[in-house]
Amino acid sequence: MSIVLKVENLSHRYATAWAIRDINFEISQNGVIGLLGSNGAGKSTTMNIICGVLNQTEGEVYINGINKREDPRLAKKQLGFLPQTPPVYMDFTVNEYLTYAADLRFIEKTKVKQSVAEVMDRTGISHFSSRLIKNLSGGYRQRVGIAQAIIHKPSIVILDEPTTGLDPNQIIEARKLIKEIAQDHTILLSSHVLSEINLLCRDIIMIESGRMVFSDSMDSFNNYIQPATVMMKMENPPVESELLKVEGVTKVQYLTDKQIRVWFSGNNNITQSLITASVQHNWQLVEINLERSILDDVFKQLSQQS
Ligand SMILES: Nc1ncnc2c1ncn2[C@@H]1O[C@H](COP(=O)(O)OP(=O)(O)OP(=O)(O)O)[C@@H](O)[C@H]1O
Repeated sequence: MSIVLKVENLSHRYATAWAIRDINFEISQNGVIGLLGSNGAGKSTTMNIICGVLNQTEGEVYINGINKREDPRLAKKQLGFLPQTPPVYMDFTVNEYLTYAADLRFIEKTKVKQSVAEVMDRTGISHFSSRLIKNLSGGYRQRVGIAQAIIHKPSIVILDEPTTGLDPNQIIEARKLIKEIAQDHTILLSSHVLSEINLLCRDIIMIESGRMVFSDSMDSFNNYIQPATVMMKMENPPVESELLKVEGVTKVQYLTDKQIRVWFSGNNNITQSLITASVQHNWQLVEINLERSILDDVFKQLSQQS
């Protein structure tokens, strides 16, 4: 399987402080790969270097085997980039802007019209082709941003926090589009939201304080992260002291009068124990879910191990 993106010993220093240190990973097939990290972890720095917006202090980036430092123009031809803020011109129409993007990407003059039409179709914006970008909703502006990133059919597409700032419906639509595009492109997508990466990504690369702390499949990540809390909804919830009597329960938090989160340790069958106790004492349990550790805990756990 050919390697689309290879990042080797990548480090970057702004002025005096290192933003990332010794990042290594390879990506080799279509699908969405998540770059996860808390704010300031180094995601944008890594992506900006991969895309050629920033030159690294140390290390190498290869796109389809082409060293970005040695042949930046050829390397950049093979990738598309959507930075955190879509690089769109508000006073252009969608059609004008994408025609301009096609030109920047050196698409042959005779093929520009067709490329623009195809990419508008692909991203579901054909009906807005003559609309000014400033008159589009955030979700559609993001689609235009994605369209410019794929207009030249790159093998890898880099999306920096693509759903930030969108409303819940727009987020669902954007995720759907990203999944569609991932069928014939490799996508590297950054986020500080674990659930987003979980929903979209096949593999996950996690960085914290500029260091890579995890790189594997989403499945291994989920197996690795042990559940630490249980969320329950009960029609007739007990008082705290009753819940603390259930084997393994260490802490109780009442979120509403019916919704309760409990912390536990040392009981691998915690849900079964809670269900049994609920039946015995008529707590009328209607919902129960194991919750994975919150992201801050995961970062702490992984950073300490690396
Ligand atoms: N231009 C800059 N000059 C100096 N330091 C910078 C610059 N850009 C980023 N940094 C620092 O580098 C570190 C990594 O920042 P980066 O923006 O890559 O993180 P991030 O994971 O993308 O965070 P966010 O999700 O908040 O964008 C942070 O400590 C940040 O303050």
